[in-house]
Amino acid sequence: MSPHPAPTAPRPPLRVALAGIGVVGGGVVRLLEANRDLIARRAGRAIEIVALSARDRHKDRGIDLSAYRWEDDMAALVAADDVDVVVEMIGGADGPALTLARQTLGAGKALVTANKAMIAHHGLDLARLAESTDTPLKYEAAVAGGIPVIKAIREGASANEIARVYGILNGTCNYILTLMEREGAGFAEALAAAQAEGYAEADPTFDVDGIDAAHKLSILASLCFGTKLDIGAVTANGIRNIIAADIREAEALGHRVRLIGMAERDEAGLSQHVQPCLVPADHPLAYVPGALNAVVAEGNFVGRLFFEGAGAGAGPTASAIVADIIDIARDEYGPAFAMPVDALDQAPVADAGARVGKHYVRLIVEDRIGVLAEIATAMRDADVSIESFIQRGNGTEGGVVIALVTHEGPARAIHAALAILAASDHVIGTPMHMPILAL
Ligand SMILES: NC(=O)c1ccc[n+]([C@@H]2O[C@H](COP(=O)([O-])OP(=O)(O)OC[C@H]3O[C@@H](n4cnc5c(N)ncnc54)[C@H](O)[C@@H]3O)[C@@H](O)[C@H]2O)c1
Ligand SMILES: N[C@@H](CCO)C(=O)O
Ligand code: NA
Repeated sequence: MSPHPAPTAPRPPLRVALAGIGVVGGGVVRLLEANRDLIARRAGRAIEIVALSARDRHKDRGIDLSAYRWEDDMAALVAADDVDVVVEMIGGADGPALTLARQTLGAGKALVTANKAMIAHHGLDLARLAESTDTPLKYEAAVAGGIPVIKAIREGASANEIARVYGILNGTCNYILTLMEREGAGFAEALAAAQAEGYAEADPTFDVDGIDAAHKLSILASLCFGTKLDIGAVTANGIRNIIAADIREAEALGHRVRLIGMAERDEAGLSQHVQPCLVPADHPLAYVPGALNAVVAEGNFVGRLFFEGAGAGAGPTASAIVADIIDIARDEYGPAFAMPVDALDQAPVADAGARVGKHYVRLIVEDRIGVLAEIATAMRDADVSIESFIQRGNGTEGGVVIALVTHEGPARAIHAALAILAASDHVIGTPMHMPILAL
């Protein structure tokens, strides 16, 4: 086929059905209506919404949907002869989203999804199904929202071996951390504000416990390293235990707290971790505020790539979904994970305890004689060397805050020291630790 098809031969419209009309689905309707003509010119054909389906037809969504056919039963979207593409914006790894995805690909229709939980858990099976029916499976909106990072890695960086990918992958957590840092907001208040903006998952524990970022990281890792998706191998720690004192002490140490997902592949195997980290204040990731996301990918020829943009919200997520639809309209698609599923490797999981770095440790302790000696002894017994140490008298929960930074050492030594301290009668609550990013 000519790479420059004659503009005088318009193709029939691409007919799209939308399943799930919430924050993201509403954004897709608005975008397709607002940019209809431009999109048609770019795609080389019109893109038409022909049917919608969601749980509640009569909910007020603030948009006029009366022009579109409504199906109460989602399966009808797949069965309809006038639907070419099904866009899944329901959410959830299993349940109706997965049923719809399987039905769609099984019927040889294109699937676009924003659902990182489903792709992280079932992406390989869905990709196999898409291969068997030679159908597009696209999920740009699932990772880092509006940032076209899937496209950039699948296509723009596809010549490179990538050994490390990391970044800020959850808009809700970044929004909460930024509000805590800039306005002194409390955790619960900041989470409520993120939910009101439409950033959070239906169950926000997925956001704050790092699970949503883990879903996204596992997808990026597969794409970057050519490995089979392995969500079970990702460790996830969220931001629930971060208190105002951590933000303050991080700042005093010249750092900011960010939830970082990082995946690396080397001779030791594949490591995939989501955890709050101290990021040096002059690192580009420290400048990423609010619901923005950022992804860093290091390619062996291109060097360091840095992508930043809105990671959540109706408009940015719709932008990613509609870009996928336009690719389908242009017949531009390939294997979902950049190579056929059978060509992906199975990498061994690297030993997380062996990861070497400096750590920030924060404890709240009773203000009494011998407590500092107890901390120093625990560190010595676990073979952790202390680089700097701060005690603040303005305590929380009836204690004083101790913040310290360790010299470089393996994560397993920090865990051992914290286990000793957690058992102490003089330590209040759970000790907190965060690696210090040094890249
Ligand atoms: N909100 C964001 O910023 C964002 C960004 C990227 C990806 N996503 C993903 O997009 C998807 C949708 O997110 P959202 O924020 O729009 O959620 P939402 O809760 O606002 O909307 C979900 C929609 O799905 C429908 N739905 C839910 N369960 C259903 C069921 N059992 N049967 C039929 N319909 C059902 C609801 O009626 C609603 O219309 C999720 O996979 C989410 O992870 C969201
Ligand atoms: N809840 C997700 C939506 C985007 O995937 C976030 O806050 O990043
Ligand atoms: Na994206």
